[in-house]
Amino acid sequence: MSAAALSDRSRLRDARRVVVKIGSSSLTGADGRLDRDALEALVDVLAARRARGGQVVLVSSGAIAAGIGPLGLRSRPRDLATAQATASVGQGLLVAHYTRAFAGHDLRVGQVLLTAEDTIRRGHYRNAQRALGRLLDLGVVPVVNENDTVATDEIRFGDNDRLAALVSHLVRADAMVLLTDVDALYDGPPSRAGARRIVDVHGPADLEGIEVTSRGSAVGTGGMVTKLDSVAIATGSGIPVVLTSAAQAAQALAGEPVGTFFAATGRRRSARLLWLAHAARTHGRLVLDDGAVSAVRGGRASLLPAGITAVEGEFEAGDPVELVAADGHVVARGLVSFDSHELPRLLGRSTSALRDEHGPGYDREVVHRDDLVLVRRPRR
Ligand SMILES: Nc1ncnc2c1ncn2[C@@H]1O[C@H](COP(=O)(O)OP(=O)(O)O)[C@@H](O)[C@H]1O
Ligand SMILES: N[C@@H](CCC(=O)OP(=O)(O)O)C(=O)O
Repeated sequence: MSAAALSDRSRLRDARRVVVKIGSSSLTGADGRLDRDALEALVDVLAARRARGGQVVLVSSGAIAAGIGPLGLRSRPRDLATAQATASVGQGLLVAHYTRAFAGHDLRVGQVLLTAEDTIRRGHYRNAQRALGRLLDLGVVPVVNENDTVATDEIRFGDNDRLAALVSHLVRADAMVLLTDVDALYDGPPSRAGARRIVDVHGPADLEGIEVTSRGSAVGTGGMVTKLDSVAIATGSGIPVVLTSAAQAAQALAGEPVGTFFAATGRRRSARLLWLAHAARTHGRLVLDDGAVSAVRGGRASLLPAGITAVEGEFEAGDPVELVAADGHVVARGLVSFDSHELPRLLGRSTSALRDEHGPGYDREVVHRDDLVLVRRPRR
């Protein structure tokens, strides 16, 4: 597909299957509680899309917001256990509101609660894919949220931005729409006088110099940083994105020039590599010499024992690890093929010497190039 076609907002208008994510900031009033008018306004827009034959997956935050009132809390809880309990109370209420609002358009909803593992681990991923696919075939609108009540601090996304991108990949969405409380990405915090709206982004170079903060609204999580992470996951696997405010959802879905449009930059990748690039918690680090850094950056070489100068952390074969340069910056992430205790005696040695000394099996790559993803220099 040509670059022009990829950057075309008409992909939003013509998308057969679209994932729409709405953040807590767009679903809550000034008191931090659920704003039912905002929820119903969104449902009207999505129902209109369904009426024209499009399929919609809604990723909706708001469980915690919906639980605040019934539990008599003053504000959004910050400790994990109370947040989990509040989400447990709020999620049922949130879906009850969606069920009622969509029923007004003669549409059914299905609640889908996912953990990070469900979007990336092969068996779980297939399971979620099958369930979501069948819901869509049945004409249902899946309403997805993170399973906050069981997600622990270690494995939870916390924000729903990256979850939405992984769901977009999972359902092979044609486009994704991120709805938040600002109408677009700006070149700096939108509260700053003179901040300029970014209209189109064709690739990472267009984001150079843009200042984003992880400080969200009073109720949102992750601010613009997790939204740009989400955009990178989606566009990097071939899915264009529009980021705008909930008030402009209809125009965004119609392909009108609102918000910020992010063109697809890459092709669909395996869920495993997406997980490795964006979600996996690494278990250790391999320090590379300059030659190995260049070879790995070149994109076609595996990492061999000869290019490693040090091993940090404890891991087992198959675990995700970081590949770092001598100055400590992360060059890539990969699935390592040795246990950490096996590696020190192999470092700096050629594969032929290792085969002669330890036998066949020791002449293999430490990280195979198919199990490796490059990491861009962070922009934040
Ligand atoms: N460069 C930027 N452009 C637009 N918004 C930004 C930028 N940097 C930070 N933000 C902030 O990100 C916030 C949205 O993030 P968040 O509150 O997490 O929303 P949500 O609940 O929709 O996920 C906005 O309120 C805005 O103040
Ligand atoms: N899963 C949580 C949402 C967490 C959150 O705040 O996400 P977001 O509004 O997308 O930044 C909830 O439903 O309350």
